[in-house]
Amino acid sequence: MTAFNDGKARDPGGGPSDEERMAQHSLFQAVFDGSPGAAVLIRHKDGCLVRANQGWLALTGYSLEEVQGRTLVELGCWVDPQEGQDCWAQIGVHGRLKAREVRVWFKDHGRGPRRVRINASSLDGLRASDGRHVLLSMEDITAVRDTGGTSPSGVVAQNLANDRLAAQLDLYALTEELARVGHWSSDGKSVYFSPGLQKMSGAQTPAMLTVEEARRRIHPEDLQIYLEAREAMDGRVFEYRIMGPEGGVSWRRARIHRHCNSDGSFLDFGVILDVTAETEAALVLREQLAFIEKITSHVPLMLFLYERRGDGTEVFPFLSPGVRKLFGVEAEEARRDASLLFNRLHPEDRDGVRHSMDAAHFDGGIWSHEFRIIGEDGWERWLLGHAINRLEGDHLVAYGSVSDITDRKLAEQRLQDSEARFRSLTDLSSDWYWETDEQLRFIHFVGYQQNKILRSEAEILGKTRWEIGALNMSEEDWAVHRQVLESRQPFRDLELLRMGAHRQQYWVSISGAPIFDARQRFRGYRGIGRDISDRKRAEGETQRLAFYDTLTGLPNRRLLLDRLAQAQAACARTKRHGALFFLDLDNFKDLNDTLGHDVGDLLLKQVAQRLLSCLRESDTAARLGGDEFVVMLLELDEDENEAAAHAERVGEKILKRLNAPYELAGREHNSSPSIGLTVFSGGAQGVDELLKRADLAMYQAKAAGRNTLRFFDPQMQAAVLARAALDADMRQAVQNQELLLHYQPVVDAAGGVRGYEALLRWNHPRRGVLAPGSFIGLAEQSGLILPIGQWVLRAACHQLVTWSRGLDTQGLSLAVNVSARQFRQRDFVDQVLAVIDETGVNPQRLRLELTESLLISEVEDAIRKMAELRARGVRFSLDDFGTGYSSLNYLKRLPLDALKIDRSFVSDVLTDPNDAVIVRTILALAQSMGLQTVAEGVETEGQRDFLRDNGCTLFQGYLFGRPGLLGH
Ligand SMILES: Nc1nc2c(ncn2[C@@H]2O[C@H](COP(=O)(O)O[C@H]3[C@@H](O)[C@H](n4cnc5c(=O)[nH]c(N)nc54)O[C@@H]3COP(=O)(O)O)[C@@H](O)[C@H]2O)c(=O)[nH]1
Repeated sequence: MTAFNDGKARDPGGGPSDEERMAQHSLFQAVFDGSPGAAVLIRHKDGCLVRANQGWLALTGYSLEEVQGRTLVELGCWVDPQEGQDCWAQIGVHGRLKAREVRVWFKDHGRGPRRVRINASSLDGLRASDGRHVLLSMEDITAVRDTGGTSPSGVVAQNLANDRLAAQLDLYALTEELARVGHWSSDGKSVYFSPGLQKMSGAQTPAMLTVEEARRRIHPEDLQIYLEAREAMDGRVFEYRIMGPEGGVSWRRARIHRHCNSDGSFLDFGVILDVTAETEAALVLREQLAFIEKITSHVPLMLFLYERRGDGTEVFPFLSPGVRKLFGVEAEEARRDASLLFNRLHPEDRDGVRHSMDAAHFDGGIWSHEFRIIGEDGWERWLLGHAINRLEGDHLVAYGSVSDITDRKLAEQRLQDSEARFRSLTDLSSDWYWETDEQLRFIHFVGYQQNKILRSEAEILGKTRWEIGALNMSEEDWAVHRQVLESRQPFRDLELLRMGAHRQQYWVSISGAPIFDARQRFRGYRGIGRDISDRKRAEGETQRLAFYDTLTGLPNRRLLLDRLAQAQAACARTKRHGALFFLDLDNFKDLNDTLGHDVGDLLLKQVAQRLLSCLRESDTAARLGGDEFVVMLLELDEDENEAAAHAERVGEKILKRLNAPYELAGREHNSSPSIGLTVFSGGAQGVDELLKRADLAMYQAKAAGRNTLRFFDPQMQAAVLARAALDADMRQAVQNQELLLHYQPVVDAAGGVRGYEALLRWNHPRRGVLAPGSFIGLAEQSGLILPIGQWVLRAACHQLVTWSRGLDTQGLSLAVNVSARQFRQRDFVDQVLAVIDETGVNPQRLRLELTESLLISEVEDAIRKMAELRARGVRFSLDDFGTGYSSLNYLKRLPLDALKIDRSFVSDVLTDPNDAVIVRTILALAQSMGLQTVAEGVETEGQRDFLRDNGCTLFQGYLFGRPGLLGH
């Protein structure tokens, strides 16, 4: 019999410490005590037993205390040398032995040897101590051998084969490492740290610590939690912090169990999980949530995590506090009951939200939807939801946010309303809206189609205004417009003439203003356009009426003056000359009087056309009115003589062309003009002055016999100026009592004074007494003859009244000259009668002298007026008889009293037989008509005698007395 001994002495210095043994024992028991029938021990390589499980103790009859630290030999445990030959050697050398059956004698030798099947394996992987361990398992097969049967615990023995056990222990260690779990076990005094826990606690952590050492590692703030769990021993899971050797903190999640041994002892062990990463992540998450809560507390924003499970259950595992603001629901409540949020959805939007959530899977998992909710207060609010959806199995998980966009939606709505209003306005009006980008290319045209602008939108979009072009804009004009745009200035009423699709022209007016964004960056232009074709047409018509003669279409006086002013300015610039023609048609009045105004108008139109045919583009032909035309030539030579010669050639051409026969209403008509011409340069003379000069020259042409051309004559101008001055002075004459009457006696054949002729004089303040020949014509033209005639009539009547009071003079008559303009006044008769009544004169003493030419134009009217006055006793003489038509037809119808034989006949009556015949004829005529005759200008006795001998009754002339003041 061989002692069951490896034959080696125990090495007291290198043997396991108590703590080691305790730890190994704890592990051993934790792992193997649960295997009934298995007898297992661990032996140190030095032969000392370090651990034995309950099965082994039961098999051998030892107590744990007896076996620990002792070798099997010391325990008196023998193995039959026959059977156990080299058995131990194998165990000692290799730590491996496969199912050897040996007889063993244990403590209770009385029971005889036990037959056991023994297995051994190395326990290097256990690393529970610094030495090499051997695990021995023994199966009691005594009964089996004795009876020849099979061991009921054979299977267990197989399972607990040393190799497998070692593998399990290795696996366990590895699992701990990988899972970052570990465990400790403690008997209340010392604590064994498993390899996993050691690794978790730091590389230098020993396997065995005292309880105090182990507890010092627990964070002071968490010690209480730990102790409570340790005390309660109720299997609770709890967490606490461990302070690392280098000051860090790590988190542990633990569960503690107590194992009670059969001998009443116990073993506590805890399974430890390192949850540092998880806990720190949770802390970070908590901080982040706090941050989210903080930043969203003032913003209508909610973050959420949503899950829809396979059974349709919906939950919000996470909701940020913003849910309160948006939905009026507390986050906690909504987390418990998702329907609280879904119920808030606007009924019209519910399906849409659901649909968009489902559809999000097909959109890369992105959900984005605008929807309405009905808030707590009953008001609609607009929300915008964004989420990333993910399917996890049959779970739909969505992470996202919901924000309040009510303000934006309202603003959009207002904008839409505004745009709709704007669109309806542009639809109703002819205006359109346009917009360009930063490069000034059109990007919008609204209301454009309604307008009759016939370009298509496609033709315009993407182009600049100048690329589209306008008929009235030159390159320079566009450059000016572009300058305005480039300086970002607004512009108004840019008027463009464009060509439509059907080649009809139209006018548009464009106004615009630059667009700047919130950061004041230029974004383009926007504005309106308007079709102003109608306005332009109306303006053109107005302009035509204002500046053109409606009959001939030529420029009128206003436009002529304007062009003349421009021409003068141009001449001043270019140093060149211009010329101005004043044309008046000869005898035009006769045409009007004989053939009527319509025919006169025909002539004027044809004259206008002929004038234009004589001129260049730059020249102007204008009609001032009546038969007066003006022609303006421009760009003549710088040399005045050359310019005058050129103008004369044009004048001759006009003269010739206007002299050609006209066809007027089927009749041939001949007409000629009188043309005045003046040459000008610069602005030395005003436009009125230039016109006057041409006008004067035209009068010169008239005076020269008409149908001719005359240049302006400065002498004539002086006369005109004098005339103008005289006219101005004459206007003061009546008021300043500068008028007076001279009286020339009218005598009978015996030389007795029968009366006088009142002859007007003007005692001019500077020029002395003026005869009527120097001012009556002007007074006729200006109309001043009317007040002057009134004054003469009144003065003459007063004189007659004076005479009526003298015996010598009461039989005198007084002749007063009446001008044509005076007589043609509608109320002439009333005026005369009023003076008669006013002065109380005897009308029979008053003799009004009328000229033939005065009577001839409106005979009937003259007869009526004369008859009315004649009825009151007023007498009439026909002045200058013989110089006019002297038609007997009207002569016999006029209520005349006397004929005055013109001085021109009288003066030559003795020398010119024709005049003598005329005088005799007049005298015979007067006699036959019962009229008196007054011979004017009798200067010699011979003349008087001839006249008297031929029947003349009254005489007037220097022979009897010059006109003068009475009493002289
Ligand atoms: N409407 C009015 N016309 C008037 C008025 N007063 C005059 N007149 C017209 O002016 C004409 C010129 O008048 P006047 O210069 O006064 O000349 C008159 C005589 O001085 C002149 N005369 C008279 N006798 C002689 C003479 O022997 N020789 C000569 N060379 N001249 C003489 O004749 C003029 C009178 O002419 P008449 O009137 O035809 O009798 C004058 O012709 C008037 O028409 C007025 O108040 N209103």
